[in-house]
Amino acid sequence: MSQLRFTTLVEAPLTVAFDVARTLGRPWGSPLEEVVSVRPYRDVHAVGPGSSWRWLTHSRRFTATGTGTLVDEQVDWETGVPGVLGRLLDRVVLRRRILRAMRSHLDAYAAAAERRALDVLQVVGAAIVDEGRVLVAQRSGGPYDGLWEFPGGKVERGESDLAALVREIAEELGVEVVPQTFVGEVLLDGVVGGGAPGSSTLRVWSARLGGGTPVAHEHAALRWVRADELEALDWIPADRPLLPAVRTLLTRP
Ligand SMILES: Nc1nc2c([nH]c(=O)n2[C@H]2C[C@H](O)[C@@H](COP(=O)(O)OP(=O)(O)OP(=O)(O)O)O2)c(=O)[nH]1
Repeated sequence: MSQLRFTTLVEAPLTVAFDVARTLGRPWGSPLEEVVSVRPYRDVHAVGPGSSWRWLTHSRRFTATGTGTLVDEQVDWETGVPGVLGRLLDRVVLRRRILRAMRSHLDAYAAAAERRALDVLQVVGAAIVDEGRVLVAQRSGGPYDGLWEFPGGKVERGESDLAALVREIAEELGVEVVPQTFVGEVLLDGVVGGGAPGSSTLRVWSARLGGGTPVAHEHAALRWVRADELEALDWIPADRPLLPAVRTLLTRP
């Protein structure tokens, strides 16, 4: 069995990285069949019967980072030609062909995903931490009225995520925050800002207060909560997958 691995950092949210990868397909002569698809985290395709490959599997894993989506790909194959001839064919022809095809495919893919990301509305949130507690905010009005969230909001066109975070917190809480580490990214399954359903994500950073006391200018209430109080809050459902990472922020020494 032979194998090649590829890693690409795409400046796009998880949903865009995944969807554009699906639209572009894969650079193989033979069509592949889907084996697994877990949007927007991973997919696996393999050649079906009747292909010139005896066996080929192409797996992709999409991971959120503070600078975009990391796409890890693995191609495993077998030529079906035994012995020295098979190994030669593999090394001299197939490996090079796969490398060439994947390199130009990945360049085109990264560029297409970055272009598409400009059209998808993003939301950023701050997990503001102080003395082992995180600041949570209760929404006032709209479909999530009364539910708890990380303060933040929509990124404006041309604005960086972190600039949006600092601006939104100043508007909503009247304080300056200093972003620290990337906490995670989750899928927003509804329509956000009139965009396509399921295309936007929420990206959360931890932050510390740069000074002042937060005041709820747009929320119904604010609360500082400890790690053991997080689960019991009535969160916007999309935020729940972030809670283990926030708990880690609050409990690490
Ligand atoms: N800020 C924030 N928004 C969240 C969270 N979870 C979640 O699903 N959302 C959704 C709710 C909204 O559909 C969208 C954010 O919209 P927003 O109304 O807070 O954004 P904004 O301040 O820029 O809004 P606007 O009033 O200026 O239009 O993301 C969260 O933890 N924090």
